[in-house]
Amino acid sequence: MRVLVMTAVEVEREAVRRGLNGDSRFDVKLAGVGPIAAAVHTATVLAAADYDLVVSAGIGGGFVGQAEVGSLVVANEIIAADLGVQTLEGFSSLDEMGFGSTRVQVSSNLAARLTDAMHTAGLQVHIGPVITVSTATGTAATASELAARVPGAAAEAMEGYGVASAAHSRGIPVLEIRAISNAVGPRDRDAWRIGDALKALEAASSVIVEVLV
Ligand SMILES: O=C(O)c1cccc(C(=O)CC[C@H]2O[C@@H](n3cnc4c(=O)[nH]cnc43)[C@H](O)[C@@H]2O)c1
Repeated sequence: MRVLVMTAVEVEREAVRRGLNGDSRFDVKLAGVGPIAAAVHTATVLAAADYDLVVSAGIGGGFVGQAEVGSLVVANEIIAADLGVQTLEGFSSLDEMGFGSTRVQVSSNLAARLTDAMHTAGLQVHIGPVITVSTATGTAATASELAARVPGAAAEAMEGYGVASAAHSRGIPVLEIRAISNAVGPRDRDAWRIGDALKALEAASSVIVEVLV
């Protein structure tokens, strides 16, 4: 099995590579930050080589009560949570407008196996919806709105839906894994635990090798 892992930034790529320990069946490439860069870069890589699985991986925000800082989230669904229109009655998604889908299904069997293996390896891991946003949440009001829009949302990041859309358009299964660096809510950059999240991402990546090949 050949696996493409897309991370937004270099420190995430290095963490994933450390965990993969030089396994030649994996390529780890940069997606850039945000869903558009992620879709474009993933599509470019997929046009040049064949892969059996694509993984969007990196740090992310955890929804309070669902995924705490330092834990891991494996997506059971990847959802573009801010893709739609703001009406006087509230937010209406692209799906509700009849213009397409804001959801990409993951390989549920692989997601479940990966979650189980991470748990067995002693990692703190949750499985649940991971939302993709173009604007990282910075207020309690937005966090509540998103949690209501996507019941059970476990994590928020900025690339999953872009990576997943590129993979889905080629019929390639996709996964998303987020290591939680901060809580979704009022912006407090000093409280971000990026080092801890990168360690969790590295540990998760070493489990990926056992499960996915
Ligand atoms: O300084 C900030 O406030 C800030 C806000 C959002 C993202 C960043 C980054 O450093 C970009 C890297 C990466 O971070 C992921 N990420 C991490 N936590 C969150 C979050 O709570 N909401 C959305 N994205 C998050 C994201 O996938 C970026 O690729 C800095």
